[in-house]
Amino acid sequence: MTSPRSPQDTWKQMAGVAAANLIQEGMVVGLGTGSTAAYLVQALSQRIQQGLQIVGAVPSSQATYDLAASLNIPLTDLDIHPELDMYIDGADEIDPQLRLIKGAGGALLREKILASAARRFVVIADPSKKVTQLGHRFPLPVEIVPLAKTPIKLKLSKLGAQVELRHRDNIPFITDNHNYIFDCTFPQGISNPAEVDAQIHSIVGVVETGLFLNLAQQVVIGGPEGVQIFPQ
Ligand SMILES: O=C[C@H](O)[C@H](O)[C@H](O)COP(=O)(O)O
Repeated sequence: MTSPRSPQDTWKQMAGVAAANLIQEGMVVGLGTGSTAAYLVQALSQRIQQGLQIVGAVPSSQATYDLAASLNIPLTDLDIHPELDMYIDGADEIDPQLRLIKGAGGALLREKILASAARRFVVIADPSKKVTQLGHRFPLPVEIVPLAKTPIKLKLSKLGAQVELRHRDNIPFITDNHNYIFDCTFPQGISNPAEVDAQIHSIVGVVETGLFLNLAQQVVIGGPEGVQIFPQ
């Protein structure tokens, strides 16, 4: 297992390990994307080596697929298992109502598909992800069809967002689904996530937003005082 490098990494690992311990025999599990989810994948692999038998795991990105395959986790997909027993993933922001911003790693679309296919969605994080209101710390990622980028940018700006096309290595970032991502900063934060989500979804060419509303059931936070699970 990767050695933690900072307290934050240790807390992410604690959350990942605690969530892996929620996985039971015979489950179909969705695996999230990102640094916290990577600890979950490693901990699940260890449990499987120790004898846990799951039916299979569905990865939410190519990166998670590659990691899980390299650790010999049995993999499946939504065509074979359209319903997941549990989906476990990190988040960029978590508000008190368990509403989330996700997508800093660019995997928001597949993540939301898996979260919505799951009977139970468990969020794993370190304490820095807890916020009182969404949108103050992280911009909201919005995945879009590339050819529509200019009209979509205009419409997002009219909703009050400062809109940046995500780049990696000086070229536009391309998602696993061959789309672009706009990172949208709302200077006052997002006080009405459902309304903002509906407005953005009404723009033709928008594929998905990083607002995860009414999806998460439980949060596992690793921190200096141990692991806290809410609600129990
Ligand atoms: O697209 C990326 C995902 O939404 C991640 O789950 C999220 O960005 C959290 O990642 P990390 O655990 O690395 O902070």
